[in-house]
Amino acid sequence: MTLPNRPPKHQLRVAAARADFLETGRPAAAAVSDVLAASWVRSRSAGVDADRTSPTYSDDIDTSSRLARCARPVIDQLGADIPDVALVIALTDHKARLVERLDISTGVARLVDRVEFAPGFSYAEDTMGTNGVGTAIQSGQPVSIVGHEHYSEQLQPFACTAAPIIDPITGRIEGILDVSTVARSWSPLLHTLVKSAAKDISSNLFNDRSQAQQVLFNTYLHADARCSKNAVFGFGSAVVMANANAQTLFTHEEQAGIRDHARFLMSRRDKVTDTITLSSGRVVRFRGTRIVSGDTTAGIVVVAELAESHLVAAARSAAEFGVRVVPNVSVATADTQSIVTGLRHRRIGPAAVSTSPSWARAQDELQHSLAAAATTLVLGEPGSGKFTLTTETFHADRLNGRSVCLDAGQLDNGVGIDAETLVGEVPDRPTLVVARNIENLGAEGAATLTRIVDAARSGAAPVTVVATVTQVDGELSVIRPALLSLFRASVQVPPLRYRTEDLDHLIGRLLRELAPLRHVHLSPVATRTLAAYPWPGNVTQLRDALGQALRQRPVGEIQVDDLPRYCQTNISSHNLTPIQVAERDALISALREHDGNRVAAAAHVGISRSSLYRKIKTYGIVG
Ligand SMILES: Nc1ncnc2c1ncn2[C@@H]1O[C@H](COP(=O)(O)OP(=O)(O)OP(=O)(O)O)[C@@H](O)[C@H]1O
Repeated sequence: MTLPNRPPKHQLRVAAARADFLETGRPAAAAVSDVLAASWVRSRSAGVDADRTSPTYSDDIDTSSRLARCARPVIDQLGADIPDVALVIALTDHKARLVERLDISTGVARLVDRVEFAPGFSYAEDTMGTNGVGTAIQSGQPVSIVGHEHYSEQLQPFACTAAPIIDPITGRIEGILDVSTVARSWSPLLHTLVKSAAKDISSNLFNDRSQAQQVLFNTYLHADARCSKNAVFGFGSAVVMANANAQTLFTHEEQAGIRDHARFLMSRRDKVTDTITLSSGRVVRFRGTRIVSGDTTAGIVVVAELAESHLVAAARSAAEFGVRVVPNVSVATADTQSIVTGLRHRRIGPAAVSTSPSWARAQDELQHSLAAAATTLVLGEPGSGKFTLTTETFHADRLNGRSVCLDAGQLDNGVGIDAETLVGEVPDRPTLVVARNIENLGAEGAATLTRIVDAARSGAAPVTVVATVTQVDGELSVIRPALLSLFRASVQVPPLRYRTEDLDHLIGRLLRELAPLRHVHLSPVATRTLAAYPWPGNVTQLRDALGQALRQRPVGEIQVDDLPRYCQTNISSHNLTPIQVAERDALISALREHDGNRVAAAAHVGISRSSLYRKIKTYGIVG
């Protein structure tokens, strides 16, 4: 890739403006941008010596932070995509301290080494003067500081393009992505590239958090379903869940004591079981599952049992407590890659992969609804991507937006959900409240959701409420009529079987998610088999099927035999009894073993050829 220079005349004007500023302390308004002028003024007021700057060093940089974890795949991908460009890529934390540096060019690396642009060193504006990293943090926006625009003399040979990495949930700047090169090699393309890559990392931060939240919800629901007589609590960074038993077995103060102890257990690495005496004198035994995301604990689900209770013994069967690890976030660099390969236009969000017109239509409709702040129902089959479509469409246009996800269980319990606080918490940031699968709402939950919608409508803050509803066999689940009147618009998410053009992308993305950094792909026959299956459980089911296949074959080419047996049929297992499923799977195994030879397969399972033909038809066995 050849990078066009910034015009020499412009550089001359900037050099002259900088010299004037250093002498007079007044930026020449016409020669430099407002952002640059403000940065020069800040550098001067901070007492930075333009002739001599030297970065401070710290030895406590966290290289395994959530930011580093979410940034690494994007940086690696950038490195792989632009191996021939003279630059170095750097990640800093929110204090402008370099966390890591990837050298694409050894020549540029040697040059930046001389100015100690290296892990551990801080490029904060108040010590280094105007520079990509420090100025992006101070101004809160992507910047390119080229040649003479740097305040410091030592940095004049360089061009640094840097963009803040914003956590989409908190809106905080978590760090900076910087690409540095020599001034004469700078191109506006780098500005677009770094901005997009920083957005990819933001999107990974969002995915990382929402995956952790999803694992927390699932673990909580699972524990609640299995421990029907016990109190079950789920605690995450921003959510508190408790089942009905928790409310009846424990007083408010006791619940608060349990919460404090659960938070304590969360901070420990070793213990997930414990016994404590509450302030009321009652003794409670805890068994928990810690939700671990990278190196951090993202939440905990605890079953709390009264030690004197006869329920303790009954609940012992719930043995699978311990740790659940949230999968790594995916590499969300599709947009960035397309910039690298020529700024090709893409209409889809950074993480949801789809090229199908029906998905694009759903996205367009939802974009309109969200723009009009209309309370919207998002309808679709289980696992079709209702939640993904909603959150990604929202965040794609609102980088400082935050989204809050509530499922039916939380809305029913109402724990920690105060409608006014929820919608009024961050008045100046666009907020999306997603109520998932509201067909499962009880009367309490419906009342809570109504309060949230009312609060969103009457409050000054920009809050939009979207609810997802599941369709099964083409039928919409039954929703309380009063709830329907809350909504102004609806959007239909297409089932996976109607957007088979997405299958290849989805398989690729899910494999990268499930087996990050592993060399694994599907054989052409396995791909065709997946394409023929109707996927009643949609993307969630596809993900499970690939997960099962990876357990059979963790690396290399996944064969059709590695896929779950049902993939070779076109009739959903939901319509079959367990015995029929077992029979169908045995027939598929026999057919696979004999390379599709029906005579041999019939002999293998001990039935006549005509019975085999009949059963193949009954079970919709294909291939
Ligand atoms: N277009 C897409 N691209 C990539 N992954 C997707 C896409 N759509 C869905 N997924 C993945 O599929 C899974 C299910 O998606 P999601 O939770 O959004 O579906 P849902 O319809 O809201 O599910 P449910 O019916 O369980 O509420 C998630 O793991 C999600 O990341």
